[in-house]
Amino acid sequence: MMIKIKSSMGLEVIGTSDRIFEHIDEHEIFVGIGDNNTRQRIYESLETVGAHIPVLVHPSAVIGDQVNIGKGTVVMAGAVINCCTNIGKGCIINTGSTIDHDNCIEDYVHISPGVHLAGSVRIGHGSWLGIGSVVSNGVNIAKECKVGAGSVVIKDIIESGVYIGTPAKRLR
Ligand SMILES: CC(=O)SCCNC(=O)CCNC(=O)[C@H](O)C(C)(C)COP(=O)(O)OP(=O)(O)OC[C@H]1O[C@@H](n2cnc3c(N)ncnc32)[C@H](O)[C@@H]1OP(=O)(O)O
Repeated sequence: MMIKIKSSMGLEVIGTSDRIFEHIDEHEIFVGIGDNNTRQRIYESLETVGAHIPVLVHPSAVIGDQVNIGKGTVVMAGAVINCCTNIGKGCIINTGSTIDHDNCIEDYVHISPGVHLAGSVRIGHGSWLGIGSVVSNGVNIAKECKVGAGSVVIKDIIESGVYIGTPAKRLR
C-alpha cells in the first residue's frame, strides 16, 4: 500500500520523483539523494531536459576566493572550502567538513561530515569519503572509491575500491 505524504518539514509535497519533469519550468530542482550513482542518474536526466539546477550553500559555510562549485552541489552547515578549489557538479560537501586550498573534487563526490582534506588533494568522480576521514596533502584518490569512516589516506589511491584504516589500505 502506498502512503501519501502531504507535507514534510512544513513544505507541501506536490508529487513523487517520477513526476518531476512536469515541474521543470516552474521550479529549480535539486536532487537530494545521498547515493552517488542514483544522484548522478537523476541529475543527468534533469540536465538533459534543461532543468534549472541550483547550487545550495548553507549560510554558515565559509567559501574562500576563487572557489568554483558546480550545479547541483550542496555545501552543508559549517563546511569550509579554501581558496582556488574546484568542486564539480552533483557533489555533497557535508556538515563541518573542510576542504583546503587547491583541491579538485570531481563530479558526484560525497564528502561526509567531519572529513578533512589537506591542500592540493584530488578526489575522483563518484567517490565517497566516509565520516571523519582525513586525506593528506597532495594525495589523489581515484574515481568510484569508498573511504571508510575515520580512515586516514596518506598515499595516492590509484584503483577504484573500498579503503579503510590508518593508514588506509584496500579492503576489496
Ligand atoms: C549524514 C551521513 O550519514 S553521511 C554518511 C556517513 N557514513 C559513513 O561515513 C559510513 C562509511 N562506511 C564505512 O566506513 C563502511 O564500514 C565501509 C563502506 C568502509 C565498509 O562497509 P562494508 O563493506 O559493509 O564492510 P563491513 O562492515 O562488512 O566490514 C568489513 C571489515 O572492515 C572493517 N571496517 C569496516 N569499516 C571500517 C572502518 N571505517 N575503519 C576500519 N575498519 C573498518 C570491519 O571491522 C570488518 O573487519 P573484519 O572483517 O575484521 O570484521
